[in-house]
Amino acid sequence: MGRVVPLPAESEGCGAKGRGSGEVSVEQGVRPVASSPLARIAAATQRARGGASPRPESGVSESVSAAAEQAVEAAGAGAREAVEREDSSRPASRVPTPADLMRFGTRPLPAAAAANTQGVRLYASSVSEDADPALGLDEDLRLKLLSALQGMGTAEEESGKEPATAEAPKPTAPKPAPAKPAAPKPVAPSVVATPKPAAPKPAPPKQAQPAAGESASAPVQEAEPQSPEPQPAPAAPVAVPAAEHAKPVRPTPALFGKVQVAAPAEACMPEEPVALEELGAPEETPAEALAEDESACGARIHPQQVREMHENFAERSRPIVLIGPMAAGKTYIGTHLARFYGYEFLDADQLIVERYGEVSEIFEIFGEAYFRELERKTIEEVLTSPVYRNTVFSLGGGAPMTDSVAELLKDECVVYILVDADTVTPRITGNKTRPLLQPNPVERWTEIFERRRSRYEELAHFTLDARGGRPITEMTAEIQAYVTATRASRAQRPQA
Ligand SMILES: Nc1ncnc2c1ncn2[C@@H]1O[C@H](COP(=O)(O)OP(=O)(O)O)[C@@H](O)[C@H]1O
Ligand SMILES: O=C(O)C1=C[C@@H](OP(=O)(O)O)[C@@H](O)[C@H](O)C1
Ligand SMILES: [Mg+2]
Repeated sequence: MGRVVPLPAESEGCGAKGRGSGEVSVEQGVRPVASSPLARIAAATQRARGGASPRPESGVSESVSAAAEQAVEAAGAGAREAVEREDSSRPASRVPTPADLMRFGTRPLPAAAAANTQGVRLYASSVSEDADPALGLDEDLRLKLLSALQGMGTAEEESGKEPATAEAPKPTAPKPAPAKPAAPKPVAPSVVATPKPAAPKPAPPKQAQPAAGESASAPVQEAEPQSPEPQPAPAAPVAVPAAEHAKPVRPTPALFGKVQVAAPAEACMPEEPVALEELGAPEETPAEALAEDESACGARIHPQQVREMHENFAERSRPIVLIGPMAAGKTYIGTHLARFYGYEFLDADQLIVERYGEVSEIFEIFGEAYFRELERKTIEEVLTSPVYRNTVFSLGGGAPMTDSVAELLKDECVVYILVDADTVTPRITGNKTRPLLQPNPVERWTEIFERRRSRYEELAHFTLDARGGRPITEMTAEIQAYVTATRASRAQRPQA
């Protein structure tokens, strides 16, 4: 038996306050798991939306839907608190940053890409043997990056002005700073640029960057304590022409964690780290600023371009959603697809179990309508979160029957796992984990599948024929080929 599903009365430690009236409430059983993906999604989504979640009204609604809504909100709030309290090492903001996209680690690409010009080195996800477009850089994006990178500034410089969020790009290419010296500070300022240009260190490239939100409150770079002496701001934003003596530096935001730049040690770098706020607000438009930078120091990538590429990249990397009847293998295939091709994996039922308890118990105690509401909310959170992009997301077999879920799926990369009764019979016979299949699993399965089939077909962007229990490697390769082709064709479409 799993843990018990929500029961009445005051909740404990779930972050929901001021509710509970003796009626059936779902709060008590809501146990946010600080490190759970859903907890992180809830926290990140909320932050990305830039505000506190709307709190449910006091009192307990009698409607299933409202109760479920409260439960989900409560868990989200609790999770946010738990995340903040228990895992301070996790970046505060989870708006996808280059650092987010680096979380699979990096490794050099094979020869062709590594042997690039002007000190530019490309890195690919460690989980793929090839520079797979679906995983990161496709050819088009790589070419764009390379052309933009010719003669760009150092990664340290870039890191100092990494856009904090996709929707709120920071002012860039600031004008010459006022002569006002920086106030002495005992520690590095919150957004700090670079180490000294002299005496280049042989330090290896860093593999992880703080997430965007972190940079607003925590020192980006702690290795080099700053001089308490006031330091003059640099005369102008800098760009570094390519030079012969390159040293590896941190990945830049431009590269989404997939590319590293071997930049020259010397050039127009500021003497000392300078807080961005000390540089003054830019008065030109980004385009003017870019032109100015280019004429001053040679071509460089502009944060506006960075953001646009980032957005395009994120758009092409939307989750791969698996749908299909019970026991089709959505969870099984999804797990392997993610493992083989380097995606993250999420399963809607697993998220529900982690958060609320066993599916069969939810059905038994609260009924199917209640489960569907939890399911809908869970799926919506994942699909609307900016965090999850290169993710495989398997749904429960009944999820697409909820109209609002079906509506959401229209915008996603939906893969339908097609099976027949013969294929699933050995998987469901004697298995009690799916309440809807009791007491005659095969009969029930057939009946339910017939009802749902047309919905699956309508939503499918790609249908994987999984009848007869094909080898897992073959099935996952087929899905991956579809995803790769789709993303490649999207990449070739002219940008709006
Ligand atoms: N292609 C397959 N080959 C072997 N076993 C499979 C295959 N697909 C699914 N299974 C097994 O069948 C059971 C149900 O699969 P699951 O992935 O949970 O289905 P779903 O998520 O679609 O309900 C699991 O025990 C799983 O390991
Ligand atoms: O088809 C359904 O209605 C259901 C499918 C199950 O998931 P799987 O499809 O992963 O078995 C689970 O969500 C629940 O038992 C209801
Ligand atoms: Mg499943």
